[in-house]
Amino acid sequence: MKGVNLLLELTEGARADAEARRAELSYEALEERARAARQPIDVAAALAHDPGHTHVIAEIKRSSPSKGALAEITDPAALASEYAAGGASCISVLTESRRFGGSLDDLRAVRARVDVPLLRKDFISDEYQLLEARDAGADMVLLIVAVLQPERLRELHAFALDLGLSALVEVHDPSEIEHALAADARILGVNTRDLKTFEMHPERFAQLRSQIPAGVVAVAESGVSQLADVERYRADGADAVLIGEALVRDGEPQKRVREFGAVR
Ligand SMILES: O=P(O)(O)OC[C@@H](O)[C@@H](O)c1c[nH]c2ccccc12
Repeated sequence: MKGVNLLLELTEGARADAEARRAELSYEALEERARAARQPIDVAAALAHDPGHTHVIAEIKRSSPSKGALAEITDPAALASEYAAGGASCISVLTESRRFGGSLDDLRAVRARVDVPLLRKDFISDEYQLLEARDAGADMVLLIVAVLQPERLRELHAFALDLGLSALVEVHDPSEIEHALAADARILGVNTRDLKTFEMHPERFAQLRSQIPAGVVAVAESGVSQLADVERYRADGADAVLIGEALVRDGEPQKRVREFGAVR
């Protein structure tokens, strides 16, 4: 159960960090500012199935619990510009600081540089974090079904949409897909990394794909390192792929995003 505990630890850590920020800026003050911020882009539309192209969600991630340090990334906005120039449909910015080395400042810096839809990638369990996401310029937030009770998932999903944000709802198994769909998820991400063992199970995407209804965006997450991986997920029915490590480690991320996105 190590991985489940890790997910809970990450979620509790992220919540404690948000509580500390809340002591500086009240919920009410943040809500007022967030609702006055730039209107988010509809990411479900931006990621809708395109027969000629696989949408690439390109991630900015410095480190991870499974791999440790990945890349220094002193200028996240510069990396984001490379991703955007390569045609990324969305950019995922890790804002979790304890194990992934990210921050909301990274998200703000990226927002100031690119017009591409942005995902706030974090361990979200509270409305305050959704307000922060919109305030920092995100268009989409990550909601991980494994760490949220069904009712909480529904509430947070509804509040995200109320704020104009889209939600990437992350699932690992059939029952989590049911919870996600019951919460009215429009964008489903199948994480093929097992969070208990950190092992990759790329076959899991194909196994779960048939449960994702037409019209709901299907995202294959994790473990994409080469063109063949994108081709495989595409053949299995992915509308989009979410790629972190391979892109932050690549010397030519723009070229790599373009190459991956050209898969039909
Ligand atoms: O670096 P990879 O193997 O390409 O994986 C990217 C992404 O899927 C991964 O970072 C991820 C998937 N779900 C998450 C939830 C939280 C933090 C990170 C993640």
